[in-house]
Amino acid sequence: MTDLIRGLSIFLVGMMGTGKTTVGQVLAKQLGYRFFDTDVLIERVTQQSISEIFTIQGEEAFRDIESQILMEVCACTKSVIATGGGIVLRPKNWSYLRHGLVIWLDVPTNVLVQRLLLDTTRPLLQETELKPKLETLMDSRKRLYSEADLHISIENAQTPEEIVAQILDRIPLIILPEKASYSVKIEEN
Ligand SMILES: Nc1ncnc2c1ncn2[C@@H]1O[C@H](COP(=O)(O)OP(=O)(O)OP(=O)(O)O)[C@@H](O)[C@H]1O
Ligand SMILES: O=C(O)C1=C[C@@H](O)[C@@H](O)[C@H](O)C1
Ligand SMILES: [Mg+2]
Repeated sequence: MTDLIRGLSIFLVGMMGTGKTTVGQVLAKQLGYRFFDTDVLIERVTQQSISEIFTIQGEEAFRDIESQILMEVCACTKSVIATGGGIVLRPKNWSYLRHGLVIWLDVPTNVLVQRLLLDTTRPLLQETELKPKLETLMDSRKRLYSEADLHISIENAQTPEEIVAQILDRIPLIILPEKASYSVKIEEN
């Protein structure tokens, strides 16, 4: 598999709570790739939590930092990069995501509600009714997530390991016809 991907990085996109961070770590380990998480990198460079950035500087400032981090991390090869749920919003971010293979983790909203009910770390979900908020976000982002190279539909009971197996099964089907030129380009670097 790693031979087939030839150093290409993998970006995980999708709604909050779909498991980009959780699944990404397992995927990176299986591929022997490095793992990055844009949310973690943002907190590290700013020395602030995401909630603090939203409260003090606002969402647009957060999106600026997110784009900057993505620009830097997209230069890495042999990496799995878990992104923030809103990374797809800025058109410019797609030019960075296209450095690698973009995989959309898609989980039914009802499952996200169960997972995020007690969460206090995601500012967009605080002080609002969770299910309608998630539905509104999904409605406005679905078209963007669907720009990914690969769409992974996840059932409620699938473990991160099962999801990784599903991803690894599907990658050869898209990478051979569509990403051959990317693979060659990265090999030359
Ligand atoms: N396959 C799974 N089965 C059960 N629970 C899961 C699964 N994947 C993730 N979770 C749980 O769901 C919650 C959210 O997962 P995670 O933080 O990985 O999502 P995320 O997509 O990275 O969200 P964000 O966009 O906010 O960063 C965590 O509590 C995690 O343990
Ligand atoms: O979906 C979103 O807009 C967000 C998702 C999280 O990963 C964080 O990046 C932040 O809470 C915003
Ligand atoms: Mg995450």
